Amino acid sequence: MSDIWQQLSAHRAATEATPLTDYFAQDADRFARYSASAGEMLLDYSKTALDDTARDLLVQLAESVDLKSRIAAMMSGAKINSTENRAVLHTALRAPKDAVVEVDGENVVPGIQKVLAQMGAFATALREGSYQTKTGKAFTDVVNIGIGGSDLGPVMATLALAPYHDGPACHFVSNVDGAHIHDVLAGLNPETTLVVIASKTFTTIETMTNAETAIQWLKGALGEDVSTHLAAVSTALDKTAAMGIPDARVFGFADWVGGRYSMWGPIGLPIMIAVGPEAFGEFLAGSAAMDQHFRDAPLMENLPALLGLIGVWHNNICGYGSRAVLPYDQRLSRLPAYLQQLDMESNGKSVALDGSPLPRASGPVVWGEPGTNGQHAFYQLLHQGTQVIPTEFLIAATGHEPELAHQHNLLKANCLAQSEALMLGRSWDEAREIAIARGFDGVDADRMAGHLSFPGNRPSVTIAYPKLTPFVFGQIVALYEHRVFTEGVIWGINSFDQWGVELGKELATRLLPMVEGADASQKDASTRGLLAKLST
Ligand SMILES: O=P(O)(O)OC[C@H]1O[C@](O)(CO)[C@@H](O)[C@@H]1O
Repeated sequence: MSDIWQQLSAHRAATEATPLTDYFAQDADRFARYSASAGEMLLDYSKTALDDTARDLLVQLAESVDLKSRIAAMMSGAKINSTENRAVLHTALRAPKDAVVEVDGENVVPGIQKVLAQMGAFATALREGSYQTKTGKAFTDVVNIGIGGSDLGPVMATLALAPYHDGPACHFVSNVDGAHIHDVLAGLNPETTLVVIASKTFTTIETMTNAETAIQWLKGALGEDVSTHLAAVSTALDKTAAMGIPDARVFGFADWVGGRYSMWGPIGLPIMIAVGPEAFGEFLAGSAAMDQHFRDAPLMENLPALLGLIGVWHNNICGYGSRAVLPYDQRLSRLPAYLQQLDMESNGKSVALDGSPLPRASGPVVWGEPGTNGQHAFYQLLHQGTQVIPTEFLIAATGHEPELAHQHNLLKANCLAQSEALMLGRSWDEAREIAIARGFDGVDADRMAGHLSFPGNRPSVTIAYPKLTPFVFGQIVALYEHRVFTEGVIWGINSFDQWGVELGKELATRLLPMVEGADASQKDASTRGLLAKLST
């Protein structure tokens, strides 16, 4: 395997100076040969510096770590989350009803389907108004209280699926900052609001604190018994009962569903309430189709595997330490934030499975904003900055607004223009001509040419799909989940734990009394100084 890494690095050194445009000039079929499809979704990676040799070596890399067996192990319920001794089975949440997936000898699919049916019955009753408020009205609003994996997915999905949203309005509170819950509840009527408390562990301080605030808000309007207005989603059913949430409205899941992989099950309840069980089912079907593709498609045609290998190429071989995700789809505006948890909490690790230090970089910084907004903000750096940042564009062939087709055409033109500009750049000579046309001459034209030229050769991939339907949205999210898995397997890390979030939580618990006035003399000078400055 180390030999493959060396060959990749040597090949990169030998080809680094080749302009991307040369690859197209030398190969009329480059687009066809450097793109792959899963159903109607296309991944175009022809605007990267991969050539046949590099791609073959990357595929060999995936084979050398036995990626296909690792996929099979994950999907069949092996305990691949070795630091927590857990299976990793978000794929089972969306598996066909008749699938058999065993954990410790027990098929978990019937249990998943049972909870899904319970969610469906509850969501339907709420949407139809047959499940009613304490005062006998229909619920108009749902407030989901959760954070991280118990928030980011449902927030992203309810925005993504807005054209299908025909249920009660959904709102989300995550931050422990009281401003968040204050501002969300300020616009709502407690008499017609359902509060869903979503926490895998039911111990997360932000969620427990916000839940208590919301319960007090309900009690202020409805009296002591507010249980009709509460539902919970958790693996810790003892703790939901202790909070006074009736079992009938508690939707459980198992510890083999990671928080950031959980919106396919009960954590997706607000999504189901918003769009209904049928559209939620299509969302699951889209992700299941991507699971099947990931498991069955050869690596050369496998979208998640290819996306992962391209990530490894950019990160480890080209040395690009970040990647920008740029959805030209306003309804995917929270995809970058979702991917920050999915990718960076999964692959932001420094040690291998055996605890030894990694020999090379793992997860890159992931960030982004929807196009075209980003164009008017940070694209300057993408085009002319000193760092190369590989970009990932997402774009639909059609929008949901036929009457605004012209705007969708503008969106598409902008998306294609950006990947083209990043690749082509603009030479110094061309830039000088432009400067002259703008009235500069002599040394002024030379000076301006530096400012007006673009280095080009900046790699991008484009993910194109017909329309952002629930099915396609499910495909997109599963594509990214499996990309993260692919990269994690290549780096030899556990992508399913998150020990790095512990220390800050522990210190916050110890700091709270000091914020409230207790002795802080044992703290460092900076922390003491800040405590003094922030004291009220
Ligand atoms: O669903 P819970 O248990 O409240 O956890 C919320 C989030 O907190 C984390 O554990 C990180 O602090 C995430 O992994 C998780 O999604």
